Amino acid sequence: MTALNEMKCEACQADAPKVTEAELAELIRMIPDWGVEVRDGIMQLERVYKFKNFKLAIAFTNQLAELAEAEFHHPGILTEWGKVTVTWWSHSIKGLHKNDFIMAAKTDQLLEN
Ligand SMILES: C[C@H](O)[C@H](O)[C@H]1CNC2=NC(N)=NC(=O)C2=N1
Repeated sequence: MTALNEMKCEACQADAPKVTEAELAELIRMIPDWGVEVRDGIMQLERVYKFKNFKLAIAFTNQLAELAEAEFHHPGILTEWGKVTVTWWSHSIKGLHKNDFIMAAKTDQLLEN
């Protein structure tokens, strides 16, 4: 099976299906460092990345911005001194799509470069 971080996002359609509970259970195991949050009824994937300082946090943020533009799928990002909180969900369906798991895996891959 293709690894999540090798997959490409599909275009965000308003009628795209949210992941089922079974798909969620399978996909979340592939991104073990990510948690599931629910905010205003919207399920989201979230991970906090730690860095030595603000400059490294900003550099990671900029890399993530490039990735989001390349896939045209965009995260929530909170960049602080030594910390970047990344949140993925699909605005168009107000919930989680497989795209969000792909992007979480690709986000982790940024640290490997
Ligand atoms: C108009 C709409 O915002 C765009 O089609 C894209 C942009 N990036 C996106 N990013 C995310 N996370 N979800 C979306 O639904 C989404 N839609």
